[in-house]
Amino acid sequence: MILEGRQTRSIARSDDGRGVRILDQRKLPWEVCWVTLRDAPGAATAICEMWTRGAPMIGVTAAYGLAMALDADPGDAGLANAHAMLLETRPTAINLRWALDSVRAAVAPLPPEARADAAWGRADEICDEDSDLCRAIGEHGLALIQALHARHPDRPVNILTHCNAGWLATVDYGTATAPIYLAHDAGIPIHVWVDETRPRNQGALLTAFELRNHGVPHTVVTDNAGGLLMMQGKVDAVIVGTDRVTANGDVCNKIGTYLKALAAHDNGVPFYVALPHTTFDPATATGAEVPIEERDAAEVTCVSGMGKAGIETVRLTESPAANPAFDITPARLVTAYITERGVLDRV
Ligand SMILES: CSC[C@H]1O[C@H](OP(=O)(O)O)[C@H](O)[C@@H]1O
Repeated sequence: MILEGRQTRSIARSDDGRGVRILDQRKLPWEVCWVTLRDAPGAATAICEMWTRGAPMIGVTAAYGLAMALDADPGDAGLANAHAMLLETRPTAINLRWALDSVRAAVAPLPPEARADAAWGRADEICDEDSDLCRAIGEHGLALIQALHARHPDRPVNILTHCNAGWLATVDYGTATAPIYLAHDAGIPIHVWVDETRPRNQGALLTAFELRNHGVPHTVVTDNAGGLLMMQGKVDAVIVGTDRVTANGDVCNKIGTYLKALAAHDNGVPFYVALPHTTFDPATATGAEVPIEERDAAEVTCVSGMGKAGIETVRLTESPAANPAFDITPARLVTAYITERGVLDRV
């Protein structure tokens, strides 16, 4: 997407071809900081500490991490240890397992000396495929936004989104944002309500950053405002991303998504979930079985922002805090799934 006026993807091989460049998303929007990952432990740290994040992006980064691991040790033990290390970085987004298993399947049958180059090749394919998948999600979602505009041609289409399921969470386009970008670029007047998305504020910090750079009108709101906006008729549709959709269509996504789905259902607002096939997990029957990542309580008790002395962190409370990072939206609350194969009323 557009970053500082230039077409940009969120990850790319380094100039020497054996590392990867990613944006350190912890510093956005205040600083556009590219970092180069040189080895598998570095990739694991970047995923764990959310330098890079978002289900598809986690998978792509891990795929390259496995390739870097095989540069160092292409033996069976090296492959197994790197796969395990990268897999345990974050438990919820299924794209991580999918990507690691895909690279392992491509290289395990090969002699060790052939594995690293094959892993880099498969990681490149996964990277390019992600961009193509998200573009296709955008094209199918565009039709939904065109239909919403046809119903209200006199005003912008109002979309509410939660967290960041944008191009920063993928290689390009995003999932939930792909239809928004394509609609904006097609000249459809669109406005986005951006949930700030406590506690890490991916919406206020990252989605708002993306939309500003692309020139998409938007308004940041507190996580608690969405229900009122829907009750007031100010939301035409909710579009969110997801970290895992289970066999029965339950949706695991950033904490707070379920509450938006309840409000949408209560107000007759369509609730769409955008996902590529790499986020679908048919091996898990229902959302109740999805591991919910519990992150550091300090993400709740503290907040970071740009102060007089640069990026600063301040404490909000001295009390204990809990920090489940995801929740489950039952399939019954999902209007449709926007996928690369089309808009589906069931996955
Ligand atoms: C396009 S998937 C984005 C998905 O990932 C986010 O989680 P996190 O920022 O913790 O990686 C969030 O759940 C988004 O919906």
